[in-house]
Amino acid sequence: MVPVRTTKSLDELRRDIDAIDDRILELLNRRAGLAIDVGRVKAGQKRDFHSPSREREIYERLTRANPGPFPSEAIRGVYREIISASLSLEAPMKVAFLGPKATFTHLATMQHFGLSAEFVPQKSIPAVFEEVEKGRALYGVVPVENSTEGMVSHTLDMFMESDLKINAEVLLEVSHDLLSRTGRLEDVKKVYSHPQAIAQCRTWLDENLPGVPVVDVASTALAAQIVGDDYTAAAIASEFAASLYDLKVVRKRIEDQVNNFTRFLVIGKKMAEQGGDDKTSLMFSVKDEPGILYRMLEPFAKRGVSLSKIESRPLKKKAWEYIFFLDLTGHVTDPMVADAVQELKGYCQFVKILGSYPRAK
Ligand SMILES: O=C(O)C(=O)C[C@]1(C(=O)O)C=C[C@@H](O)C=C1
Repeated sequence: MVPVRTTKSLDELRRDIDAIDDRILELLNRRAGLAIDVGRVKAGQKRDFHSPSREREIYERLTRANPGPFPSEAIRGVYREIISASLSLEAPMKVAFLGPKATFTHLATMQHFGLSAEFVPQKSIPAVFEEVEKGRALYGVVPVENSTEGMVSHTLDMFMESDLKINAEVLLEVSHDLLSRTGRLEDVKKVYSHPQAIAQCRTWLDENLPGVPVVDVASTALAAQIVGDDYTAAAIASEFAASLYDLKVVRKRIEDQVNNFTRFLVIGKKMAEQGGDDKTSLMFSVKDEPGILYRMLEPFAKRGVSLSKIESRPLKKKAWEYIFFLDLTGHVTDPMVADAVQELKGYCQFVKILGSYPRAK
């Protein structure tokens, strides 16, 4: 128990909180009014309404200035919603994501943009790219990598054809629940989920539901939808899916491995501005010759640019030729990174910068 340091009663303390909330509300509305004015100025100057670099500046300034005891980690979440709501007053922002509603991509999208953006579910990763390319959505969000299952090759392949840029990455801890209409384990005669989620819960399923058929479907959210109409089935999906599709949680956190993270990419038409703690993703292809990969990496090594990932994908047009995807620390406008990329271009058939964006914390 925290020692009591006040002589006020509970009622008095709550009255004090009410008075502060009234002031916060008044200030929120004054802030919203200013955001509307900012929106008018921007419209007059034909500038983008959404300004991620300004948002970052606000988060960082407030976190630095926070004297406590309000937790600094909470500032980002609170301000993300304030800014998301303010932006919706300037201009509605559409974000396409790999749906249906309640997928982990949907959760990552809400985590990144706040709840006041307009979220548009898409049936496939190519459909998310198309929404952004055609300008029907300002941004798109797609999964790219899971810490236990590896890369989402579909997303990497899209960058071969698309010129969209990676604007941000979002890291989300993926935790699976078993959901059903009744909430009772003994009623479960069939389980539905996405193959990756099923793989991540294999041991739990074998131990707790031996012999029960497990059916692959296109997403964890679709599994939750299906189970909404079937009292004898259960879905492996997020807790958020339970609230959205009116299901009960049979068991929480049934994944075999804790620390299961998925990385998502936010894609848009423009390159993100430099932010101070950025990373860059690029892809390149090379002729198949001895020592070529070593030479590819040398421009970065000799300038001290650290590489955090290298992936290869087959070039579909030609057998046994590969495209490499590289993640490195720094923004493409940093002189060291720019020089290394320039040198790389000298050895490659092609090099494409997929984006420079803030490193997820
Ligand atoms: O400063 C701006 O450019 C604004 O539009 C205001 C504001 C905010 O609420 O602070 C809202 C949205 C932008 O993405 C960044 C900041």
